[in-house]
Amino acid sequence: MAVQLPVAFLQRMEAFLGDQYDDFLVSYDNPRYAGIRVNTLKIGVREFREISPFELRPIPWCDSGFYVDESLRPGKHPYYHAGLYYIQEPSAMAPAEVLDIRPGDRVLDLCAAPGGKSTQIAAKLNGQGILVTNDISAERTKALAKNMELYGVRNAIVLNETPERIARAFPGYFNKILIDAPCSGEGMFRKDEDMARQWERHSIAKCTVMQRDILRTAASLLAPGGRIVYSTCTFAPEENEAQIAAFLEQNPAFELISLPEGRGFSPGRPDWLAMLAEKAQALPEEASVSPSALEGPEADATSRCGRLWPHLIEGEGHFLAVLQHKGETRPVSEEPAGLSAEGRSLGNSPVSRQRRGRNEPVRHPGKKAPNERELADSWRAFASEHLAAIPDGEALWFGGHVYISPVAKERLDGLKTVRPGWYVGTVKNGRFQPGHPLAAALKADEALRVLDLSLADGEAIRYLKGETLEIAESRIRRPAKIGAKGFVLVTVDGFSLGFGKWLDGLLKNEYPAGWRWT
Ligand SMILES: C[S@@+](CC[C@H](N)C(=O)[O-])C[C@H]1O[C@@H](n2cnc3c(N)ncnc32)[C@H](O)[C@@H]1O
Repeated sequence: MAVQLPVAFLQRMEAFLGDQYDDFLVSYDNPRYAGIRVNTLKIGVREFREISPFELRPIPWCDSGFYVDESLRPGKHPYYHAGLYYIQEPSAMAPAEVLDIRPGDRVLDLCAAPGGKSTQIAAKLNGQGILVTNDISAERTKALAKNMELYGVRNAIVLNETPERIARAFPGYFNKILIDAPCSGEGMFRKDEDMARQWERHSIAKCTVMQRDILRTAASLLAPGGRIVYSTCTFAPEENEAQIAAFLEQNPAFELISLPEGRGFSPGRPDWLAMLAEKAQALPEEASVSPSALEGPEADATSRCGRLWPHLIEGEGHFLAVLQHKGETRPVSEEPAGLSAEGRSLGNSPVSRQRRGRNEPVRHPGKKAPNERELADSWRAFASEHLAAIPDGEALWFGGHVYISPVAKERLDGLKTVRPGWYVGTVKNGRFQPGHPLAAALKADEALRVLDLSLADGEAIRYLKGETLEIAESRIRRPAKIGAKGFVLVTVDGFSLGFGKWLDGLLKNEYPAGWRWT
């Protein structure tokens, strides 16, 4: 066996799996599966299949997901830099699928970094509604923010908060919540040997307490009639069915929804809860899973949860539960509690100055924020000179940058906000300087000046490496009467890569240094 599995883990699995154990064990001799998921914010699934550089085989539980040959290095292709697909472990594509996202939803991804499932949710929202994507790890939110930008997401807010603090700012606000919970990671041992080595450290007991707290808080963030999907990448029933049974016992307003058939999901294992109940102290007291939750009707209901097994499907181990609130849905107010119309306006109103979060003044204490008018004027002037239309949404000044946010700024006061919305640029000396995320989210027909590079002659890769390119004026596609000089949206086969600044036959490269092709 290629992976060194912890002995205590194997003993547990043998006891739980019985006669399926041998097949389970053999799956560790098989190679792991690699997947990509088409980013439908940028390209349709059918369209991508027509231009895909890789052979694609559908993943049964995700319509935009495909198995690919990992040795073809999908991360090393200009289409990856254009955000056309996300590289994702196939089983990890399941939770966002069963959350049943509709454009216009208000979605919270509580444990989101590095953002695989958030990019999937954003694609399903298709630019409508709100995605609040959060992770407790400041370091990991950097990758989360970058992924939101690479995949051209316009309606997401990135937070670095505890669930409890988000619940104070957004009580009962969301109609869809994903909890991709921190867990002991048993399902990922084949993909990531480090997880196997760290199994004891991420002890099951410790994880159950975190999971219990996150689930509890999520219930207070959900609007009546909303849905929570709870997922883990572990087999341990203490972290899976037991959490769900305890949650249902304490929250009778929720019910478990069965997973769709024919997509590879195996049922949850209430019988394993009975096995836990037999063992004294199977769960730590702090996890507050009562013995009755392991044996009552809530335990029986966990057969409606889903499991993805490495010996039964092509992917790693995963657990899923769909918790539906039985209440009737009703509209949720966009306005934070107690906020006047004056407070809602952005910029430097006295109300917003007083209410500013701890994040904003700390980040750029020396910078003088332009007033609301200057900000709006410079963004509009840039947009009218460079874009076919001004994108919807109000511009706000935050930490020295201009964003278009899907929520009133005051909603974020006091929260550690990594990105309050779509970063469109900054204002320096009264002039607007566009940001890379603006370019990444634009479609070619939204920019007035476009330079299309092709894969064939290597120009796209030279651009991605940060080189200055010699470009004849005639190659800058633009409406008649508009000069070529200025910011140009650079595309590969029509899909945006970033900005360049064209002047006198040269394209100055604006592709961010940290993102370059190496
Ligand atoms: C399984 S990973 C998430 C993977 C992510 N959903 C994706 O698809 O890319 C779990 C994440 O939970 C975060 N986390 C741990 N405890 C948390 C808490 N109390 N609140 C929010 N996030 C937490 C971890 O930092 C980690 O990034």
